[in-house]
Amino acid sequence: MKTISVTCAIIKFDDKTLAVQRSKAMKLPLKWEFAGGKIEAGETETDCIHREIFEELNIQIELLQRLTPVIHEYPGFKIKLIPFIAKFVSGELQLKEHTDFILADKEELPNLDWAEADLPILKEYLSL
Ligand SMILES: Nc1nc2c([nH]c(=O)n2[C@@H]2O[C@H](COP(=O)(O)OP(=O)(O)OP(=O)(O)O)[C@@H](O)[C@H]2O)c(=O)[nH]1
Repeated sequence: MKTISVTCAIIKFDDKTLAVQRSKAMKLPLKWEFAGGKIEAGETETDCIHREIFEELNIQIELLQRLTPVIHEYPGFKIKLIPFIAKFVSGELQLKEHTDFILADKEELPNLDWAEADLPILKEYLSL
């Protein structure tokens, strides 16, 4: 099965962390995730995450740290999910694709119903 490369950003707003909820119409409906998306042909990981965050959330971020990529197989597709920790820089947060968002304390994050591929990423983030 082909592996799709996807970047995502754990975006910090001061001491809060942004998580977003997929809409009913998306794959993995209503699951929580870190915003991001597929790397396009010719694009670097970092170009991709900046582009996706602007497209999905209308904000600019600064990347702080790359975490460990996760390879995960869902029924019918396989992804390599490449996470970055980032901080909010500018813009007004708008949800262009997702149905909801939360600015959560780190300890609250495990209570959300996460996309499965995000669980190891969440674990690494919480251990930092
Ligand atoms: N952006 C993002 N995608 C994730 C995360 N975790 C995770 O499993 N994914 C999966 O990785 C894929 C990313 O694709 P995407 O968000 O760009 O595209 P999509 O599937 O919604 O759109 P599509 O209908 O064009 O395929 C999705 O299948 C999504 O389910 C995450 O934290 N962030």
